[in-house]
Amino acid sequence: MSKAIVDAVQKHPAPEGLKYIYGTAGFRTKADVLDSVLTRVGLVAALRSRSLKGKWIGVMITASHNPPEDNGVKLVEPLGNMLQEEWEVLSTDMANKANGDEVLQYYNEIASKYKIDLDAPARVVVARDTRASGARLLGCVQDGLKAAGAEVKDYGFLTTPQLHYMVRCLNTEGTKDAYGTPSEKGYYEKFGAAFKTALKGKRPQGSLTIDCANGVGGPKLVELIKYLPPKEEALEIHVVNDNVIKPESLNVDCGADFVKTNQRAPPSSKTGPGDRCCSLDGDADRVVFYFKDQANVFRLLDGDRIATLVASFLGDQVRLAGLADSIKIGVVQTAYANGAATQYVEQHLKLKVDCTPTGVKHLHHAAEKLDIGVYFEANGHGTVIFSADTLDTIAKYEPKNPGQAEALSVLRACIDLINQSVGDALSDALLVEVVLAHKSWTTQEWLSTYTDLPNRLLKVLVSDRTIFKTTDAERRLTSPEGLQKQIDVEVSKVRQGRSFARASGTEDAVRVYAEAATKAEAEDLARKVAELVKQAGSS
Ligand SMILES: CC(=O)N[C@H]1[C@@H](OP(=O)(O)O)O[C@H](CO)[C@@H](O)[C@@H]1O
Repeated sequence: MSKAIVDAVQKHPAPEGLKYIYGTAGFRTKADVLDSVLTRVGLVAALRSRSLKGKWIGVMITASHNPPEDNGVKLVEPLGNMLQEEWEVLSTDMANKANGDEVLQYYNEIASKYKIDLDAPARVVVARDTRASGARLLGCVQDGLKAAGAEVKDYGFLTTPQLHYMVRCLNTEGTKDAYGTPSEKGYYEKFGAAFKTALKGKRPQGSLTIDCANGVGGPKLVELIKYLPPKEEALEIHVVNDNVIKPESLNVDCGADFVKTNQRAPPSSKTGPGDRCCSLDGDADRVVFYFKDQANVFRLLDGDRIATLVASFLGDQVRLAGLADSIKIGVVQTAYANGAATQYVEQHLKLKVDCTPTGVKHLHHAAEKLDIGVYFEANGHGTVIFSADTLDTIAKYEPKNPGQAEALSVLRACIDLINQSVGDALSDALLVEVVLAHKSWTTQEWLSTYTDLPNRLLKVLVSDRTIFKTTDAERRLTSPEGLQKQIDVEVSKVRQGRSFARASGTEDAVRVYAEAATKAEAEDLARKVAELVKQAGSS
């Protein structure tokens, strides 16, 4: 095995001078320099699986929101969660080893540090999105996996959440926690059936147009639709931007990132006032909803809105089922959540809100501590997870009357409809439809639950983003010295002001967020803080 590892690594030499970081979600950068990292990632994945005595680990080749010429890789733990932080550090170190001998030495060091039996089986599931570089990068991962003697299951093209689903299914097969059949068909059957049950014969108003960002979500959605109840009985879905023949059209003038960042519908959109739309990102792990109101003004219903909608619905069902005393719901957000959303959850829904650093892995871990944890990033990444005790309570509870029985059965169907391994745009979109159908709400009614504070997100290019260090779930800077005080002064000058700056974990930049009572104040605050960041970054 040692020679094979050295050979595989030498086949994909590391570019000189580049430093790779396992960031907010995996490694991401220009696709043309990723080969060496991917081979090393294959080795780390094999080690991780062996450290868990042959449990399946996932490797997904994707970079959800960057341009098509970028790419990246995410590693998936046995239950479909993101890679553990400890292993992110190991991956980073491995990714930055220069040559075959160094890599082999580090491989053996990890094995001895974690007492890994190198003869234990290593099992790894791989898949990719539709970026042109995916095939080549997958080859690099395979070289690493093969050299390490891993058993590999290649699912070809999948959405990121489908890959997470497969990993969870494979590791729970035949146990009491069996999550589903580890095949694409199994995925469609599970979520299709749950959608039908959860609707309980109710129908969402109007149709739903789904923009697939010209990414892998397009063909997968088309397939999923075949497993949904017929449109005459349930939901009519229009699929748009599902061209995967031209990988370079990925995310171009469409997709969740375009819609959220530009606060407008894709220019190709043909929908009229009131029509409900949503956009997926390139690997279908996030979704945002939107519509044009009667005055033809674009209205966004982002991850914060999905979280509040779903939390309020699940709260109602838990209450109606008679379980309010034994099951508590909480919402997990990041600092990018709109202040109005946080206030709505705390004061109107009377639920607890936790704030974590950016990245679904952080939200997921915080949500795991709750009975029902609803977690979403403002940009639409997120899901709901139910603790083992909560699942048990809901499974065993004997309803006392037909009302309780009805709510209980809705809750059970929602558990099946929600991808519990990771945020899943397809499953989330169906969940939103179920909630709107039950509430008999239009998007306008959903929107009118609260009013967002005007906000602005800016990106500042600096020479070294690593000097920007934060605390308090990234809401305050501890370095560079004195910068936070300057930001505080600017924030205090505007009404309902809030602003923070943090280094991006996916791009070479510092992100600045600001919100305030009016659009002008929010814009002004963002600009001033960005200027402060720029100065601090260049001194
Ligand atoms: C403000 C923002 O949208 N940040 C995004 C972005 O992370 P950054 O670390 O901010 O680059 O990419 C992440 C991965 O897709 C996503 O989880 C996160 O929400």
